[in-house]
Amino acid sequence: MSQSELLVSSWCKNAKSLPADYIMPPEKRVTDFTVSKEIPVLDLEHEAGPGRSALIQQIIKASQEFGLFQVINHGVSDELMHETMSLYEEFFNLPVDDQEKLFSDDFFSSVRLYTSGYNYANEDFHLWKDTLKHLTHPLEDVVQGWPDKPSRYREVMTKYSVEVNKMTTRILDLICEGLGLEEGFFRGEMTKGIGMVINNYPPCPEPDLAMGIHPHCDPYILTIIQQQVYGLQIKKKEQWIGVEPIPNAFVIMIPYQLQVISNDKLRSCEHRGVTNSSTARISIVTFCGPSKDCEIGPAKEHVSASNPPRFKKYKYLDFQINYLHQLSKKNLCNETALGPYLL
Ligand SMILES: O=C(O)CCC(=O)C(=O)O
Ligand SMILES: [Fe+2]
Repeated sequence: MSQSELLVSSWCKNAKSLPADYIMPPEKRVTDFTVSKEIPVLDLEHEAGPGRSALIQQIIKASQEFGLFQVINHGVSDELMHETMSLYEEFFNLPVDDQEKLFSDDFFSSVRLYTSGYNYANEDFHLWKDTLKHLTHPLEDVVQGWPDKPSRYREVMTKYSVEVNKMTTRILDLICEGLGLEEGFFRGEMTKGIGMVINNYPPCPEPDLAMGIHPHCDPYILTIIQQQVYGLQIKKKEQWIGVEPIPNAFVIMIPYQLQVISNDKLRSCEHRGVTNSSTARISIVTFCGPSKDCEIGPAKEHVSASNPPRFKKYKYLDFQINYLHQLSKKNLCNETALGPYLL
């Protein structure tokens, strides 16, 4: 069997039930949750003008309470968002032969198509998803490695990553101001590791027994998600709540590095992906993280005699290595990802 024949999308159309190795043990299954209307939807149009400081406060409050918010009027056009979603619908329907050459087991590979989680061969239970991952920065160095099918792939992705990165910079500047950090704190080495993770969750015959993506927090500085079908859930006060897809909005998520830099003021968002039986779901995830050698630790503005540092300083590469190690031991949670750096 070729590796790409492992892709869920390549065999699931005829599946009437879940193969045994896709059935989650009862404690890992999706149980009760509510789709929440309380997750803030923030209007980035207020960035310039008298509403700026209110917007910044809303961003910080949402990042403390939920570790997540949605944004509208963000400057990325509806057409481009739509064009990018249809590009990926086509990509995940390409013949298996076209996908074979993109398959890779190497987590650090600059382009990688894979199925399920971090390490398929080592998993007790597989996830109901296929994923394409690649870097988008520096564009001129990485474009040549991107998929060349559908034929417009590189053109559309170049436009999308430029526009999404502009929005990301604006949001990080607002967070910077809200946290009282020096101007430009998140520019430069803090945000050089930029790329995409595109997840495809095909319709699943038994969604109650399956999992799309296990609960986790992201390792980056900021995560930006485009979704149009429901399936993303976040954990708040031990309750799972669903994030409602809003047309043309982006979901903005707080990962571990912002929790550390803010010395626990912002919380990293624990989230998971669930499946459904009727509609394929694609999530287009842009991640923005530090360069490998970047040093991370609580910012001086968030440390004082009455608020001592809660984390040691570390090099981002060390964090990534520990994160992967924990992922492969299947026990990733806040304690294990941040554990080695807790003071
Ligand atoms: O599918 C989603 O909405 C979330 C995906 C995700 O959490 C990830 O790729 O890290
Ligand atoms: Fe994630």
